[in-house]
Amino acid sequence: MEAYLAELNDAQRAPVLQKDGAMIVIAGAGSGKTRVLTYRIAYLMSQGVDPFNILSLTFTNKAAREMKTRIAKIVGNSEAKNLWMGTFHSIFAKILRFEADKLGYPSNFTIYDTQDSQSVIRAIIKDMRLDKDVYKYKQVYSRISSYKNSLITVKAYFQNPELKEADAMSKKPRLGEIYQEYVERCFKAGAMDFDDLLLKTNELLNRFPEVLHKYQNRFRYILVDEYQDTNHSQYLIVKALSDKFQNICVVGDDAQSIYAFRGANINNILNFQKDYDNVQMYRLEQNYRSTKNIVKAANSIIEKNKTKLEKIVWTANDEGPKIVVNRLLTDGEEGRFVASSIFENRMQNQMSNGDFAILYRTNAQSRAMEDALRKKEIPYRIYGGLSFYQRKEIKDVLSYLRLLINPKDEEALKRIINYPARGIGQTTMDRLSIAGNQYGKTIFEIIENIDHLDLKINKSTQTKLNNFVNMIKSFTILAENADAFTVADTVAKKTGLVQELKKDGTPEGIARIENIEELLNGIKDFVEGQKELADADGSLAEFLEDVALATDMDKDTGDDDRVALMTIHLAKGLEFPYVYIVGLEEDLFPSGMSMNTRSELEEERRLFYVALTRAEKQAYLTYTQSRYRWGKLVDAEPSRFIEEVDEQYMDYMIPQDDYKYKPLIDTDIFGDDIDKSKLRQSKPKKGTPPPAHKPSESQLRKLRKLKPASPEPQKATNAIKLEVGNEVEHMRFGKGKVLAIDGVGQDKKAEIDFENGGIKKLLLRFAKLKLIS
Ligand SMILES: Nc1ncnc2c1ncn2[C@@H]1O[C@H](COP(=O)(O)OP(=O)(O)OP(=O)(O)O)[C@@H](O)[C@H]1O
Ligand SMILES: [Mg+2]
Repeated sequence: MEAYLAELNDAQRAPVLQKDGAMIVIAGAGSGKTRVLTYRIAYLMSQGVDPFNILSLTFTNKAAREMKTRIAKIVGNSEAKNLWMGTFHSIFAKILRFEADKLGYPSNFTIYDTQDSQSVIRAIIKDMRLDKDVYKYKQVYSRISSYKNSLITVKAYFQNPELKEADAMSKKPRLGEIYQEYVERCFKAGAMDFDDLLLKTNELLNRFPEVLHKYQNRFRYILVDEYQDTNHSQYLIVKALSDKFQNICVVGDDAQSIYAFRGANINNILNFQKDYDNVQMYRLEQNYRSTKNIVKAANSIIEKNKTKLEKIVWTANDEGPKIVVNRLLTDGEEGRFVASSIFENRMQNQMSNGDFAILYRTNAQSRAMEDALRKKEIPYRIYGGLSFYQRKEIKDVLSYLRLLINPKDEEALKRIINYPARGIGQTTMDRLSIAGNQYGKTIFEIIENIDHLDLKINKSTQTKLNNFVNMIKSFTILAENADAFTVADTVAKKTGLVQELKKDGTPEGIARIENIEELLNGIKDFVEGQKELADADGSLAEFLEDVALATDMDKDTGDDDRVALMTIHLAKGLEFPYVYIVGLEEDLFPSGMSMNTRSELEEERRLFYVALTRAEKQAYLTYTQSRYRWGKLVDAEPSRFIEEVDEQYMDYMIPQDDYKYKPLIDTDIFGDDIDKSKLRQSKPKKGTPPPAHKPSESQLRKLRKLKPASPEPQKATNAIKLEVGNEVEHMRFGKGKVLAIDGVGQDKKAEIDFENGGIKKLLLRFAKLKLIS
């Protein structure tokens, strides 16, 4: 047996060694599904399969690169770089470029990102004079996106009166027209949006049998990771391509299907056996990633879902520490707790920053974590949110680059035609737009012919427009021979972009210049990398494609050591020794928008399962008692998911209620480290269950604030009988005067004017106040 095959267990080896046919591997988290795909590819190559004939679809491009590196090591040659490996979007963008002319697109089509698409839609809503409060551009965008992912083209839309009716019901009777106009504008601009990359691939494979045959023959072996999260459009592409040879291997875990909201269809995995002949089904049961505690805790959660395939997951790994649960007063405290705990674990267990991940349900939660990490000087990196390529100055440079590659790209043109300022105003732009519509030309083409058209644009403005077009054309000529770096460097200098920022002179301006430098360095690296490849030359077009399709994970070069912050959705497939899952509160996680139906709630539960199963050594769960949401401080209840984890795997570290007004974690408010002894103190003492036990029913009720008949005992400072006019002291807001009191029992609130915090309304049940007079 080849040595690398010994790095698999028997169950994993079986699908690796089955060279031909259709197969599905269904298995729980951490059981080696991704490893099976990697080794299977290496095995196919060792059996003489040409890497050009293998197509492997992954969740991120980074995952693809890692798999390639691993395969290259196993197979021991450089052939691995010829594998077709990447996300659906990046692979099919590449194919669409080869075949673009068949669909009437230029091969240098632009890929519109979400921002571009939304800006086109906003313009359409404005041009159609629709009410922008009814036609919210983001909603319209996601509606159009879901049509595209279900393969409902504009034509199909108008043929199906039910769709129009549904849109009319949601007060958007003209959605179809927006859809149509949007598609036309993108086409005219030579642009495809993200969903088009899948939709147009389907169109290509359906309409051109010879193209379909070509790619069926090329991709004799197809492999798909995270199959549970493919949407309909992706499903059809895979089905079409694999139809001839049926050498298809998909791996997935129905318990980790978390993208239904974006059209992922769990039935793709459930129906796989019906889709192909003689499907072999494999199951893996041994988890190699996590401790026994984590594996068992995760099993105890997913058990609660009704819709699922029964699976066994076990591990031979150590028992490991229990899952720590902690309740904090506010998100600020939550951040400080997490930062201190990371600090402590790092010291005590000789870990690096990169061994820690903080996972949350929504991007907005990152801020409190960031503040706390910064105070402790713990380096971190945020994934998702506004990515590097979406920053203004970077998008400005990229817009020039996009325009010189594809002069039809209107979003790019509009962005930079007058930046830096060239005296080309809005009125001129409006005239150009109108002329464009009138003549059926792009704005760029109108400007090229401006001398022959009577557009009531004065001579000096015409000269400015001509200069602009000539500058772009000179870049285009340069790009014909020069590599991406040379072009980008020239653009940054010749357009005056950098000078403009230098003139600005503010710290923000300087940071922006640094970002542009960073971009140029990135392009240089890219060019060097591309030059090593057989079928690439480091051209600007290649770079732009790479940027357009970079997923958030892809920018992680992994060359420095940082704590990772990301939403759970992004964490899929990854693993970290220590994982902190924060904000485990009702309405936040599970999300308030996902509690209406069982299927939505089950998706949230799967998300929790994904989060917990990222942890190798230890997991922490935290929640707060009150949290700012939509600008208001609201009461938070512990998430039902905390309660759902089997108590024997949990270590409850809930601070005692009588911790007076100096809560445990606030010892850290001045940046001191918490020492272990203080943490110990915080664990429930006599009279309450030992930490390893779940709190009793009555405590649990209190935890969740279900409101049972018996009133809950008021504790500690909460028992203070406050009256209007009292002077009080608060840990953070300092001294204050009680202005008003309202509500009764649990809901009793006091309005207090604080020296350091201004007027605040505090829920007395939680407020840590000291009565002064
Ligand atoms: N046979 C094995 N021997 C040793 N380590 C293994 C083995 N199989 C898998 N692993 C390791 O276990 C971890 C989990 O494997 P992998 O990421 O492939 O699991 P997965 O099923 O894809 O997980 P997920 O569902 O989270 O995507 C990885 O670190 C992998 O290297
Ligand atoms: Mg995996």
